Amino acid sequence: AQPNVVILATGGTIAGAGAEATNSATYQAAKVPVDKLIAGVPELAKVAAVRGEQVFQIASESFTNEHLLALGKRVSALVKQADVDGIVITHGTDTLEETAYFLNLVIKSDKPIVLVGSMRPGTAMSADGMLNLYNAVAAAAAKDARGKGVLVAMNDELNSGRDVSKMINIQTGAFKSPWGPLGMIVEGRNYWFRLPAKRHTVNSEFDIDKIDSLPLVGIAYGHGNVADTAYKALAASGAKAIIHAGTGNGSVAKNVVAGLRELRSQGVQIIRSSHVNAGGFVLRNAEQPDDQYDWVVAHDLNPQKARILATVALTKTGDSKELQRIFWEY
Ligand SMILES: NC(=O)CC[C@H](N)C(=O)O
Repeated sequence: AQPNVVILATGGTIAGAGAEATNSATYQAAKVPVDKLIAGVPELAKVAAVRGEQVFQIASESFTNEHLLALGKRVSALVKQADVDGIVITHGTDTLEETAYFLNLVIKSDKPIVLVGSMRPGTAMSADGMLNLYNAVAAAAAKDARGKGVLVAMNDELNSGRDVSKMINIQTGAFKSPWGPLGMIVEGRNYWFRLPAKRHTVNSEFDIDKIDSLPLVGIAYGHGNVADTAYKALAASGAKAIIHAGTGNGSVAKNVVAGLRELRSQGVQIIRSSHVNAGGFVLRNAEQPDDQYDWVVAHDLNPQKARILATVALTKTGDSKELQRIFWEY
């Protein structure tokens, strides 16, 4: 019998439509319903028995924590069903890396969960969504994709949902991991080269079935001439942790340090990450005395991924040492 793959559709450019075939960048996201997406790629029937569910129909920049919770709970329910072998999630590309990492942390299953999007709407010349969707379904249907954590299938690559990030907003090769892809998918077949070393899914201490709300975590950007205004405003709005999207090594401007120490003394977690373009690598006590200030470092997680991990981790602990352990392990 064919493997059963459920396609959970959430919107994005893969469900986008433009006025003309030349509209590769100006179009409306989240227009085409999931049944039409599936009907548009009849070849899907060759690799799996697919059925679709329209979970949301939104552009992914508008994803909230509530969307993450709802999607996560739906995925968790489906992977428990004996008649589901794999899940594909169609998603806008803007926050696809956040949702992929979230699910990688909280879904207790080794069944393949593959996120996919596109950089051009289906109405455009050289639209990339059809092949990406075919590859995602083929990947999710394959037994060899089990146990590798949540995956992202875009542009013939299979990347770890933990590492992958949208690196450019105008090319089909937009999704890259700083540490390289796990594999390739060519003509519907997976070719693996490496495995994730970080804890995920079945080996994660987090479980979506036990999470009913997510705390607020904010991000503030480091740059020249910066002040502590944004950090203070985030804390005042109820943020339990603030991700410092820092320059370089996650460095913190002289004018900001005192404000962050003050916020930490009030109980807000301060987590240093880096917004360097090719992927950061922030180490404890490099640039700032984290041990003395009781701050946490995000290591190689970019600011938006650090927000996801902090949000999930804070459902279990408010201890900065535990948070730091979690940032090393996931
Ligand atoms: N390529 C895309 O999917 C971007 C469209 C939209 N901004 C989104 O993320 O949903």
